Parts: sequence; structure tokens; C-alpha cells
Amino acid sequence: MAAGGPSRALLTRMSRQQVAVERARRAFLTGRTRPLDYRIRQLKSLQRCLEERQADIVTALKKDLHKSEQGTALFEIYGVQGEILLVINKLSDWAAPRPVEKNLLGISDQVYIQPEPLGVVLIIGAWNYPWAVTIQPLVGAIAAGNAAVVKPSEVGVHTAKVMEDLLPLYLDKEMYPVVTGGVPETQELLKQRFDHIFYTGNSTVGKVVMEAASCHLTPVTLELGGKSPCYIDSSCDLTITCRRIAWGKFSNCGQTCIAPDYILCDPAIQDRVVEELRKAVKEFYTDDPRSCVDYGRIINQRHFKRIMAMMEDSTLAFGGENDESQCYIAPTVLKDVKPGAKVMQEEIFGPLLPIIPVSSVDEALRFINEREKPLVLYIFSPDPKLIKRMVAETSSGGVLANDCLVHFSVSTLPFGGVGNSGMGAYHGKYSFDQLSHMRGCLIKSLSMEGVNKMRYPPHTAKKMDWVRYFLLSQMTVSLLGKLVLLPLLFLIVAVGLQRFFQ
Ligand SMILES: NC(=O)c1ccc[n+]([C@@H]2O[C@H](COP(=O)([O-])OP(=O)(O)OC[C@H]3O[C@@H](n4cnc5c(N)ncnc54)[C@H](O)[C@@H]3O)[C@@H](O)[C@H]2O)c1
Ligand SMILES: CC(C)=CCC/C(C)=C/CC/C(C)=C/C=O
Repeated sequence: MAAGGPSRALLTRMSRQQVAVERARRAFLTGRTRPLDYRIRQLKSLQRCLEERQADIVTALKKDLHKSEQGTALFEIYGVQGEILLVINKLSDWAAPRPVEKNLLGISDQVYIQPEPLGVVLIIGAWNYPWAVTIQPLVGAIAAGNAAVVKPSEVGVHTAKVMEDLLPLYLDKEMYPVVTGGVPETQELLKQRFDHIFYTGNSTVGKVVMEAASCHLTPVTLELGGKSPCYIDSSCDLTITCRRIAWGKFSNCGQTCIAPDYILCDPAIQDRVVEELRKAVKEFYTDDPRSCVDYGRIINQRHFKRIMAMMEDSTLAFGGENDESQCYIAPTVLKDVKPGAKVMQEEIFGPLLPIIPVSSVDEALRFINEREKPLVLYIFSPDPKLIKRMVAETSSGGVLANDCLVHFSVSTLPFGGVGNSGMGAYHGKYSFDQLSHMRGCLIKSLSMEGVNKMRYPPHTAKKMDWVRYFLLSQMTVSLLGKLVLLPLLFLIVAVGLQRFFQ
């Protein structure tokens, strides 16, 4: 290999994926991502891309998923724009050394955490909210000073093309290449060495990604899915509750990682829940969702067939109309659904909403806890005690009470799964931290050697007493710092120890 990277001859023999990764690594090694100015410039340029090219983004998403202009703005663009603005405002704080508490032994030391870039990050996105789940991690990667190879989902054909065309026009194209393609191309990418892989998609492929990452000991963030339960307490205002659930479920035709997958409620309120859901669907999408601009389509016929098959052994409450040629499935509610029904065996990821009657909170808790840990747990109840109890007695990536989806837009909350729904988290500062190495730094001086002598051999009983006292002392310097006596204490300890161990 020639100095400074592979020769031109070698580059021509490398795969497209290898070349992109190699170039990104070389670009990273120039060190140009280290200054915060560079990162901010890239982010401002990305912001311009979203503003100037919104029409291209909207057109592609209309073709891929029948998303409306407003739907694209609300779910894909505003969130990323808000994230960029937040990073621009906060980056200097996040990237600064973070002083930490120290014990008495380190009284004169500098002890801090210095976030540093990891290197080259691979971002593999999904098709359902392609900008939110591909570009939002990219914002974090840029903020943290990494290079990033961006792999949009090939399933959203038009969006992948727009990303491939647009990003190089606005971003440093060596540092942030877009690599398109399907499974073979992604697998070729996964053979390369990365410093972090950020994958969004289903759990089966999540395992493939993690296995590939293990070859290079590459850490991973896995943003996966699963069946997110939605418990409705009988004392809820059912009109408001069902309106919020219908929005969470039927937005993007149910193809949302955090869509409420199924409802758990008392059998006594099931019929009212069905009626209120029916009213909300009509309010949002009219009597004819097929011709409503705000109602989406299933991404492709494979997913259409998969979702239709899920309805087979359950009772229809309403909906179910469909048209394979248009990948259209109406908002659909299924009632009295049995835990063994087809629709309960995997994440639905489509506009079917099963209701499973449960006769008590205990039964709901058992139902939730017997299954994989979900990405989010939805609880609808006016009773704060019940909400607290359900939070305390379950586990999930996140919890949202009395609404759906909106926790995704709270940048001060970590967004991510647990167990089968994923690992790692992002958004706001969590993205920066997730894609940084938190380097522990202890800077000592070469003076005060007398203090150090207590740990050097010969290990006399007296020295051991002192060292034990200092190491086991729970007194931290930042706590002491609150006392006016700190300088005095420092002097006494330092002089005393110097003398003692001379
Ligand atoms: N947690 C989140 O933030 C989040 C967000 C969106 C979607 N999701 C989840 O994603 C799933 C839907 O997305 P999907 O998985 O259908 O998207 P997908 O089919 O687009 O796959 C995601 C990515 O994985 C790649 N891929 C697919 N098969 C592969 C293989 N065999 N080897 C290597 N790479 C491969 C694709 O190229 C794509 O870039 C749902 O489970 C949903 O809940 C999670
Ligand atoms: C419009 C408001 C307040 C919130 C929208 C939240 C949102 C962007 C949800 C989509 C979440 C997402 C990208 C899921 C992935 O499948």
C-alpha cells in the first residue's frame, strides 16, 4: 500500500463499498473533523439541503409510501431540522472536557472525560421514515466528529436515489459517502472495518449486523422494532384516548417502529374502544381512506401479502378493505383477538390494530412481561399511581403515557430499545455520546512524590493504613469544594503526607 493510502491500481480492484470506506477513513485521518467549526459547517449545509431540496424529498416519499407533503414535513423533516439546530447550539458544551469528581488522593490532579470521535461509522437506515432514521443518526455522527458511510434502505427506491444524489452536493463527499444497494451490497459493506455500526431495521437483520460487527470488535447501535403494547385503563376518556391511538397506529399506514402494536383493555370497554377508533379514523381519513391524501400505502406487495395473511384467524371489528395493485389496506381493527392468533406472532408493521381483552391490570402486566421487551410501552390512564406501577413492573425501550409517538420528538430523552427491541440510544446529546468515545483522562503532575510513596513498596502497615483510608474514603473533592475549608484542608493533607513519607 502506498504511503497515504492505497494506490490507484489497488483502488480499481476494490469493490465500490471498499472504496467508499477506505476514502472515508483516509478523510477521517486527515483530522479535519476535529475542529468544531468543520462539523458545524457540515451541519449547516445539511440544514440547507433539507430546506432547498424539500420538494425532491417530498416527491420521493410520495412515490415510495404515498406520504403527503405535510406528513413528510411533520414526521421526517422538522425533527431532523430541530436536531441540527440543537447540535449547533450545544456542540461546544457537549464536546468540551467533562470534569468529574475525584477522591482525596487526586486532590491536585485534573480528572475529566474528553469525548473524542470514534472514526468511521456505518449508518444503515430503514425505509419507513428514511430521513428520520438515516439522517438523524448522521447528524449525531457529524456532531461527534466521525466520518460516516450512509447506506439508505433499498426498499424505499426513490428516497434512496434522492439521498444518493443530494447528500454529496451538500456534504464533504469523501467524509460522508452514500452507498446504495440491497442485501449483497450491505453484506459487502459489513465485511469492512468500522468503528461503530448504527443499524435501524428488523431484529433478524440486527443479528446479522451484530455478527458481522463482531469480526472487527465493532460496537453497534441496534434500533429495532417489536410489538409495542398499548394498555387502556377503563377510567380513560375514550374519545381522546382512541383518537391518539388511531393517530399513532395509522400514521404511515402502521409502518412505524413505535406504532402501538396491539391494545390491551377490559372486555367491558372493548365495544366503546372500537366505536371511538372508528370515529377517529373517519375524522382523520374520511369515509374513504383510499382517496385521502393523508393516508399512506404499504411499501410493497411482499409486505402487503404478509399483513393480509395476519388477519386470517381474527374477528374483524371494522376495516379490512384492500387493493393489492395499490398496496392499499384500510385502517383495520380486530376484536376479541386471541394471544395465539397470527396477528400476535410478530410485529404487525401495518394498519391492523388487534384488541386483546384482559380482565385486570395484573393480567395486562403478565401479558406484557411474558413477551419480548418492546420498543415502547403505551399506557392510557388518568391515574398517576397506575402509570407508576406499570412503569415499575415492566421493561421497555421507553414509556409514553396518554399519547403515542411523540416521545420520539423529545430530544432530551434517549430513544432506543432494550433486549429484542435493540441496544444503544440516540437523539440530541445521546447521539453525540453514543457516537463518541468517552476518554477518561487523569493528568497528574510530577511533584508531590511524597504523597505517592504510600503505595510504593515496602508496604509497611502504616502506609497500608493511609492508603486504605484514602482509597476507601467516600469523600469526594467536589463535595469538599463546597466547604470553605477546602484550601486549608488541602494544605494540611499535602504537607502532612509529604513529611510523613519523606
Ligand atoms: N427502532 C427504530 O428506530 C426503528 C425505526 C424504523 C424501523 N424500525 C424497525 O425496522 C423494521 C422495518 O424495517 P426493515 O427491516 O423492513 O427495513 P429494511 O428492509 O429497509 O432493512 C433495513 C436495512 O437493512 C439492510 N438489510 C436488509 N436485509 C439485510 C441482510 N440480510 N443483510 C444485511 N443487510 C440487510 C437493508 O439494506 C436496509 O438498509 C421494523 O421492525 C421496524 O420496527 C426500527
Ligand atoms: C409530530 C410529532 C410531535 C411527533 C412525530 C414523532 C415522529 C417523528 C414519529 C416517527 C418516529 C419514527 C421515525 C419511527 C420509526 O419507525
